[in-house]
Amino acid sequence: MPPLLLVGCGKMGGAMLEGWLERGAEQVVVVEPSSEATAGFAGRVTHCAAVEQIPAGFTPAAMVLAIKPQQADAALPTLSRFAREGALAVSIMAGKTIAGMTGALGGKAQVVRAMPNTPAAVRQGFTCAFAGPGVNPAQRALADELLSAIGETAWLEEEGQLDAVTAVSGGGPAYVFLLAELLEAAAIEQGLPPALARQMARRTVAGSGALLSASQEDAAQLRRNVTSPKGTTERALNVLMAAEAWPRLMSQAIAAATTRSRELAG
Ligand SMILES: NC(=O)C1=CN([C@@H]2O[C@H](COP(=O)(O)OP(=O)(O)OC[C@H]3O[C@@H](n4cnc5c(N)ncnc54)[C@H](OP(=O)(O)O)[C@@H]3O)[C@@H](O)[C@H]2O)C=CC1
Ligand SMILES: O=C(O)[C@@H]1CCC=N1
Repeated sequence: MPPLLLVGCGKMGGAMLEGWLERGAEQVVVVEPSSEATAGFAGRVTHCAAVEQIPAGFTPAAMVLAIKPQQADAALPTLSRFAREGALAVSIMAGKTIAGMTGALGGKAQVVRAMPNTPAAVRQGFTCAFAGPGVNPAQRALADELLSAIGETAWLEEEGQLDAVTAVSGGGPAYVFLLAELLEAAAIEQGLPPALARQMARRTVAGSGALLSASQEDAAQLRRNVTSPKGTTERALNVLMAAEAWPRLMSQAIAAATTRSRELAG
């Protein structure tokens, strides 16, 4: 891998960095104010607490922007010297548009905007990406290499699709973890011991994910495979699948997150 600049080494930046190092990246400069966040990478990357500390003459082939959207306005102008001709910027920030980022970086950047998710931490992420104006095939291939180091990547035809992607797969792991939390609480409510409740909720969600991943069948068919006619699951699904229950709530939740992604653009 060519020299890389990572800006922001929190939950997502750190997961991506681990993936690149695993794939053999040798020259990575990480800008991150918290030395705690980069402690696990000591000796493997060059850590700078601020942009001003980046070694003079360092010319990364790509910089990856993994700071929060609210931190972008202050940070991006300080990075303009790395947005030279031929250098790629990959942003994973929710909402932030390519036009806005290109302007903030001084107008010379070629930007790929991407939305990964936290299963990246175990290289099981799913990322959607969109290549902005002027991104050439070699830059797109580099972006694909960086993103695919943490899981599967799909390329989009329209930047606007990223708002819904952010709501569905970007935030999706949170909804699945909420399901595990609620299953655990409901198990305890039914009188099961807390340790067993926790184990069964985690294993049920993880095992179902593994089955979904390994199977060619639709999720709906996998659901039907659990649901014996006039059995126990049918009773539960009558509650969850009522029109005003999960179908409506999921639709409202995804719409709310999509709207929030659009708001973050500004
Ligand atoms: N978490 C997720 O599930 C996903 C997040 N994203 C996107 O990834 C981005 C990062 O999210 P996440 O990893 O969760 O956030 P984190 O807060 O964990 O990571 C961001 C890191 O950047 C640091 N930082 C702040 N300002 C600067 C700066 N000027 N230069 C360098 N580093 C800086 C922060 O330090 P400090 O805490 O001190 O401010 C923090 O350690 C966001 O834009 C988010 O939209 C995308 C997909 C999924
Ligand atoms: O909640 C957020 O804004 C980020 C984007 C997707 C997941 N986390």
